[in-house]
Amino acid sequence: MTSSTEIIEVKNLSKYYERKIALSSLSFSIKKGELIALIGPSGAGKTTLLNTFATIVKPDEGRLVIAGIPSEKLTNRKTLAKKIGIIRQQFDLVGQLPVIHNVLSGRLADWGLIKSLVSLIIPQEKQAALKALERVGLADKFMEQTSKLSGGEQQRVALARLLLQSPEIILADEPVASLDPARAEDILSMLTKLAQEENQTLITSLHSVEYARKYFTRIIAIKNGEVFFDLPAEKVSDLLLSDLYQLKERSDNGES
Ligand SMILES: Nc1ncnc2c1ncn2[C@@H]1O[C@H](COP(=O)(O)OP(=O)(O)OP(=O)(O)O)[C@@H](O)[C@H]1O
Repeated sequence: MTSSTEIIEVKNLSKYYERKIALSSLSFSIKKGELIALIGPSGAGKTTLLNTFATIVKPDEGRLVIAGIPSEKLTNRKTLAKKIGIIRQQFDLVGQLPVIHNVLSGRLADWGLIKSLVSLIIPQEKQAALKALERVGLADKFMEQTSKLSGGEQQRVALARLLLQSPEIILADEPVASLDPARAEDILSMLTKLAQEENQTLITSLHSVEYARKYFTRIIAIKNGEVFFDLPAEKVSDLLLSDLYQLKERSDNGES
């Protein structure tokens, strides 16, 4: 029986692209409030896995249950927005609009068309948006044109939008790849802190093992579409990581 604290259940999940196996019979479960980093070499299947959680990619085999609902039944936009929020490397913001409108777009799935259109003239739920901006340290920039903000600030706007959406699960595909190390750490520490404060489940793909260890509680390593290891962050050894990325030194007799 599924425990009530399980928010995602993956059972024998597979995805094929023509003859290529992107995900190969994955099975694991994720509890509410876990902070999970997905790591692994390029092409391992991390994005495909996140996209199946986002219901953008349909698995070919197996079972995926999200917040008690089989993923194939998560078709209602409003329900999906309550369950899953997505944060991307490219931020997905409308650059020409003031910051506040981008933050309020976190509520669009919940609002009807009329309220959404009215909000473009008279921002609806402005107080909630300002509060979210305050939490990400951008309260003073709420009327600024979004495209004029720095990359790190734009990612914070995306975090404020996520606060307004308030999903149970946050999926982030390489959310800091385009930021310099200081901004990347800033965003990751904010993202993990907000997720913890809101008791949200966070699943992030990362190329940086260092960030995965520093900010996340559990690391799931994917290789060739399979789970290579699934461990608490503090149990991930350098040896496992060099196996994962095949960083082994050549041995004395020349064999790799
Ligand atoms: N739409 C697609 N059509 C065909 N093959 C695909 C498609 N999407 C992904 N693949 C293949 O599936 C495998 C897994 O890709 P995926 O993007 O999930 O890996 P990844 O771990 O996210 O890689 P990266 O770290 O480089 O982003 C790769 O071999 C990729 O080429």
